[in-house]
Amino acid sequence: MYCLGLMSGTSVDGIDAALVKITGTELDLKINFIAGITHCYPEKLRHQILEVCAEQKLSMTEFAQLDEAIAFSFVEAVNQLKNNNTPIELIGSHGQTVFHRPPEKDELGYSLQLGRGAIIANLTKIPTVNNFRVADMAAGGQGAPLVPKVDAYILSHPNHYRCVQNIGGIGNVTYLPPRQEIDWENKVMGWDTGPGNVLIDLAIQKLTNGQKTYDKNGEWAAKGTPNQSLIKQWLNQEFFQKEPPKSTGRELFSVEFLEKCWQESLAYQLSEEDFLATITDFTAASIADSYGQFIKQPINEVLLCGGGSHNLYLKQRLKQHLPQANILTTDEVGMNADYKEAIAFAVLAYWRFVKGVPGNLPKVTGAKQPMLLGDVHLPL
Ligand SMILES: Nc1ncnc2c1ncn2[C@@H]1O[C@H](COP(=O)(O)OP(=O)(O)OP(=O)(O)O)[C@@H](O)[C@H]1O
Ligand SMILES: CC(=O)N[C@H]1[C@@H]2OC[C@@H](O2)[C@@H](O)[C@@H]1O[C@H](C)C(=O)O
Repeated sequence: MYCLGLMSGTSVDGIDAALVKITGTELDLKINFIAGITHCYPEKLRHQILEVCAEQKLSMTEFAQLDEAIAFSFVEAVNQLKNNNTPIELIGSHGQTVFHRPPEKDELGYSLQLGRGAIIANLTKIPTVNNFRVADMAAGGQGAPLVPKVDAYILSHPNHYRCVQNIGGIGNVTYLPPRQEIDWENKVMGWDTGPGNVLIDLAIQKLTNGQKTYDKNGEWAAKGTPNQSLIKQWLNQEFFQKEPPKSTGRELFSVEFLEKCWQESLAYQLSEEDFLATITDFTAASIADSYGQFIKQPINEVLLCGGGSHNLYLKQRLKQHLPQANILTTDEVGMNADYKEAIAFAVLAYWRFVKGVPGNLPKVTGAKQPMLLGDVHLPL
């Protein structure tokens, strides 16, 4: 079946759209990548989304307009890929996260993704599944990460211990024991590791007065030296000690978080490149530190994906923190690293709409049970 996955993540850099052919179900799941594009949000809309993520208040009228504007942008992303000769039979649309509150003790979590599925289905004339996180959260789960079950069936190895590390705005990992291990599916783990590119991007914007949005290939940070005392201090944050299930977002790793890091760095009189190197190495250390805390096996391979996999300095620091592991990108094992998360939402939609298979892993999200994920919208 030809399915299109749509994802816009916590970097808010644009909508990733990936067209794939999917066959099989779980152990026999097969994905053929056909085409992918990134559709940038209009600058005004991107700015508005970032403000709302930073808790800017909206009237209900403004909220409705924002929800619709995001849906229309998602439709434009579909149209950009539609020119391809392949017929698109199903869309899985993650939407745009604007708020994420993980569950606390007896309180359910709440996560909000904008970009109405019904509009996407009607304007594209293609059945669309969206709103993937709510069912898991209603069952007591974090609603994230949801990609680990897809990773398990497309990236597990017969005899290697693997971590699949997505470095988007936020970072998240899927730990995959080898398939030959007894009961391997039940041993899959996953959680949000903390900042991905979010603090690096915020630091670049601060240092360039908004002229630049990211550190291309990590070139600027690579000129500096990370300050290990600051990194140790920042790793004391409660989120990093918390055992999985755990998820996070721009609510915690925010402009205020970056500003606190900046203020604390002043005592060390760091140069701009040293500050960037410190923020980048902190990101790498938070990933490696969480493996050390929660994974008992030595990891053979770390497979990177998401925009941060292009940050060569971040990759180099990760290698430094995980000397025993081979650090690769998912491209190197045949899975497109830029579009993997969008592809995963195509698979989640396919499991929901075609196969009637749950998409969450309760051990990962903390939900009481496996759930069918997503709302189905049929076109008029
Ligand atoms: N060449 C590059 N060098 C350094 N960083 C890069 C490069 N290309 C992309 N990035 C980083 O990747 C980010 C976008 O990553 P991605 O598209 O995976 O994020 P996302 O969709 O928001 O992810 P998620 O939903 O997983 O949070 C950019 O904001 C930028 O920081
Ligand atoms: C609430 C939300 O949008 N979470 C995203 C975000 O981006 C990375 C990390 O935080 C992950 O938990 C999740 O996305 C991935 C695709 C997931 O659900 O697996």
